[in-house]
Amino acid sequence: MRRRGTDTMALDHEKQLAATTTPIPGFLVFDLTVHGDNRGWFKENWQRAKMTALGLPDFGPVQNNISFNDEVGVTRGIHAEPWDKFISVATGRVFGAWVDLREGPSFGTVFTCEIDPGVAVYVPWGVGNAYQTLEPNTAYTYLVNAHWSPEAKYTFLNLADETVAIDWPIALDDAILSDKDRAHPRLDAVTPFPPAMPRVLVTGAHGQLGRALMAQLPDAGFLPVGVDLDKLNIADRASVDAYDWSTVDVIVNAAAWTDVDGAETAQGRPRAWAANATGPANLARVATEHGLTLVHISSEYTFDGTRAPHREDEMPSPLGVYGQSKAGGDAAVAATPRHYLVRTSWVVGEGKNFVRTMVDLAGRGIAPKVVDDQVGRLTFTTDLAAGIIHLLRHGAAWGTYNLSNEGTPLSWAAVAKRVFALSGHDPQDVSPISTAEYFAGKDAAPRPADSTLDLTRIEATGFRPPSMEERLDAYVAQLRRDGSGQQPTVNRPD
Ligand SMILES: NC(=O)C1=CN([C@@H]2O[C@H](COP(=O)(O)OP(=O)(O)OC[C@H]3O[C@@H](n4cnc5c(N)ncnc54)[C@H](OP(=O)(O)O)[C@@H]3O)[C@@H](O)[C@H]2O)C=CC1
Ligand SMILES: Cc1cn([C@H]2C[C@H](O)[C@@H](COP(=O)(O)OP(=O)(O)O[C@H]3O[C@@H](C)C(=O)[C@@H](O)[C@H]3O)O2)c(=O)[nH]c1=O
Repeated sequence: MRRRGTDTMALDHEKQLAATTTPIPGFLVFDLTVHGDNRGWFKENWQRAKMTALGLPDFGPVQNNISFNDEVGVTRGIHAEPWDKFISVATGRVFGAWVDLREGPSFGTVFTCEIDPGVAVYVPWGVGNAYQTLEPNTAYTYLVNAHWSPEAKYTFLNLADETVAIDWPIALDDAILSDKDRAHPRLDAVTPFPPAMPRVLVTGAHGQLGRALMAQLPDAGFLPVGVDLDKLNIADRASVDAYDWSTVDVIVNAAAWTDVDGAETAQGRPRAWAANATGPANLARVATEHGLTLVHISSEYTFDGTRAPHREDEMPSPLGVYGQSKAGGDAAVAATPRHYLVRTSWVVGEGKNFVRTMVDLAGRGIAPKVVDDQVGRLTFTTDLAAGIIHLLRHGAAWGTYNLSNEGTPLSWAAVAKRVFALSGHDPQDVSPISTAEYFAGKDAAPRPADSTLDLTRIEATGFRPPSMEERLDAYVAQLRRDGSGQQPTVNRPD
């Protein structure tokens, strides 16, 4: 049955919600159900659950725009923007025209159709958008998944381009156009939109892992933005909620309180919990709300070390405050739909770490006592960052992944001896000692005896971490070349 709408336009009130693909990859046309009665009509213009079930990306709209057009023949376009759009009309009718302006084989592909209140279209990022009104008083409405910004890069194509040759119902000479739209270039002068680069927010970007991620993400095809405590305190709910999450696709949380013994003190306890549990919970909440991917880094200190090698499904059994606070953060992150919880151990990178301390001690002629009853594997941040990037790029199944370097687990004393030898010093300068003796009389955290992580799951995704000995040798050689064995000063906020 066809009925007249309040806008005098005939609307099909019997259409079922349906989605149709088009020659432009990712561009969808939706038939909307419009319910009419003696008062007028009603439609669900965008309905996340029903439409994602039909193939609409869960594109996370953040803004609704309406452009109202008084007359027939208003023509706007052709504009390609760095965000996805979901378009329909509230009243009136338009002829819509779209040209794929993305780099790749579909560049220049055209699709046109009419949009009345019973039709909506999904226009992916980088596809040029244009329309011409076919009725007066047309309210053209669209959802977008990024806040408009003056810095956003647009790509334009001339409405009269002869190559795409859009068959406008009203000749452009008789249409109402802006001067700006008249001046856009022809197709051969258009620089195609480069492929979409996922935007990654790295928290804790000044830390060991944060630095490695910031260095490696651009070459891997990601657009990273790094923030640390001074810009985004992840434990501060108000700051986290105020962040513009429409500019982010992936959060990699490399922020943490990593002072294991400091976490046992009266001052450190709440700070460790704030950074390691409240912070990840805040990120988990926004990741869920905004449909983002959350990568979070956990530690083997969430285990008591009695059941090594630790598998991903081992239940938490943390011994100290640091491990307990990390386990709290893990629980929050594991509740987000799109997460990678990457559990690692004994991290070594640019910053304060055990290997750097040993290079420094060797250089200063100090003969340390080092525990020989804690064993595990080192994790170099270049490989940790590479493993995280691998999970993101290969769309690995969501969930928990262990990630350290490969090789025979060593004690800290064995690592120290190797560092001394590599530094041109006598490994015998390192005296083995038990953990109980080393920490006797100190306010130190209990630590797991065996830190070794089972790497089967990440290796099954095709990522094989290099051997820790190979990496250790290169790292020490680099520190010696740079003369940078000294501990950097670590400043903590009050
Ligand atoms: N280091 C290790 O041996 C291991 C680390 N991990 C985990 O790996 C991850 C990366 O560790 P790593 O790179 O060594 O850590 P780092 O301590 O080197 O870096 C952590 C960064 O996070 C910042 N930070 C602390 N609190 C907050 C906060 N509330 N909001 C925002 N930023 C904050 C720190 O700033 P500031 O320095 O000013 O406090 C620092 O810049 C962490 O999740 C850690 O728990 C797991 C196993 C072993
Ligand atoms: C400097 C030094 C350390 N040690 C011991 C103390 C400790 O048990 C071990 C390693 O020293 P660290 O200070 O690096 O230890 P620690 O801070 O416990 O390292 C841990 O950090 C957290 C963040 C993690 O998540 C863990 O994976 C692990 O890397 O070596 C010695 O025996 N002799 C020494 O001279």
